[in-house]
Amino acid sequence: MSGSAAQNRPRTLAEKVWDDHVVVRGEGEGENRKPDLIYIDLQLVHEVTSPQAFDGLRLAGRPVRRPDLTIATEDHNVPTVDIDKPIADLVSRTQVDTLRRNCEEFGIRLHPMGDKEQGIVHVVGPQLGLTQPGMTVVCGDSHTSTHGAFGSIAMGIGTSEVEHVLATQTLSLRPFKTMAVTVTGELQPGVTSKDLILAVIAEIGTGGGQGHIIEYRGEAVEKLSMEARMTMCNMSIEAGARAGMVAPDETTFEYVKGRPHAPQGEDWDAAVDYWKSLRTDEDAVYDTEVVIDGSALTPFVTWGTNPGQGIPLGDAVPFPEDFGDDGDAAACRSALEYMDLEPGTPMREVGIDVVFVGSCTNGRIEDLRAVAEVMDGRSVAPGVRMMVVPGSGRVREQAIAEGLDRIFIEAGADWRQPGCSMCLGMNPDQLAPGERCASTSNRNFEGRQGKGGRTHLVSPAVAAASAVTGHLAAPSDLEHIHA
Ligand SMILES: CC(C)[C@@](O)(CC(=O)O)C(=O)O
Ligand code: SF4
Repeated sequence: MSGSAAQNRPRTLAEKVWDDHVVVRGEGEGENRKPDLIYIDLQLVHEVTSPQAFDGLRLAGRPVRRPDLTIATEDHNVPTVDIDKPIADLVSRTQVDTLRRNCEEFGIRLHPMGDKEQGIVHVVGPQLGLTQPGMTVVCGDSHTSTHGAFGSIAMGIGTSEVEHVLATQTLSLRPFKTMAVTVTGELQPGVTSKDLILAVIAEIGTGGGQGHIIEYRGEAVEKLSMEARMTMCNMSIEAGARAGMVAPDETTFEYVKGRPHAPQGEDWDAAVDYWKSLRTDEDAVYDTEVVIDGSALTPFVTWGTNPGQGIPLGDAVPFPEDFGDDGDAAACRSALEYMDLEPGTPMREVGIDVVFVGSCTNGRIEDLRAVAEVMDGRSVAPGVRMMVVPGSGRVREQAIAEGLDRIFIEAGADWRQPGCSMCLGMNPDQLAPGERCASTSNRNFEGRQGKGGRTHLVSPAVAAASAVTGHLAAPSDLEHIHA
């Protein structure tokens, strides 16, 4: 991507959105190009990465430049039970109280625990219609890439950049390269966008997208729902990319229409006219191209301690010697040791202790429906504990309206309040040392879900089937276990 002044040359979607946001173009070309000053349409804020940013404003005596383009929620540190009681953990309570004080002082809209608009920041933005095609969206959180599902440039930023955007509504950024990930064919029944993104990361590696904005294209992508597109874009960061995007289409417009902050009336018509222009030009050139056959994909699971260490559920734990260069072989050996897995073990024979359904990757209503479809009339296997955590108050409300909560509770799962929960060990929902979890989240690093916890990243459907069988499984394995 050059973000070049020559806007009449064929451009990719990312280049078009970028060019529409350049306030001042950096001098020079190519490697010597200085950063552009980019306008930011929306900043999302949560309690973990905002305290220092607000302190910086306070010290400089600066107000927030555009409070109306800023929204905050409590998600990482919040408990998912007893939310009407004071937060027990002192660090978490301090984080949340600090966010509340900062939002009060700087006039930022905050959705606190108990508010139906509260939830994980990357579930709340789209749900409110704040995330729209063609926008630039930032948050002090690497999974901001989620919002690229709408055809926006959505990036995680650091705390000093959070402060810069609060103060100026702009960011100094060097243009990124562009990568096309084209998914041909059609995803087979039982194969979801979570399986697709895990396969993409396994294919290109956790550094494959470094320095790029990925545009996901192809007939398999066009058939995905908005929630499925968000799942895929959410994990672009796990492939090293700064952002992931899908060109906006009728599926996108349908999702945004009528939401609380979506354009209305004539503004809506004008917005859709612009959004329809946000497509890569026929003869535009990407810096990198990857093609994946969507029809060949099967349910995917991770075996290791980074999202790139994944394989089809039907495969077996790899042997370190399967990896060519020593680096990967050593990484495999160390991961297997932490995960306590024997090379050659079929993934379907890996027993689990915990199932976590939730996170900004797979905590939306469509994800809960997929879990309920498998769990309905079935039970969580003896010895397994399952936690289902809605991504927001509205998702929780919708799930209750559809009776999904009853299915989870009757199956023996723990139905919770919204939050990041067991996605990361920053709140009471954690794994005990040595516990093994089938998790719908996006990171399986050592200790991610709690010290000594072992994480297998899976889709909601695989999580549900694993809860019923007590080992990693897909819904197709349940034929003999009748609902
Ligand atoms: C650690 C937490 C704040 C975070 O949300 C940070 C991030 O994604 O950048 C994560 O999921 O790792
Ligand atoms: S759900 Fe997990 S990945 Fe998403 S923002 Fe929260 S902690 Fe980060």
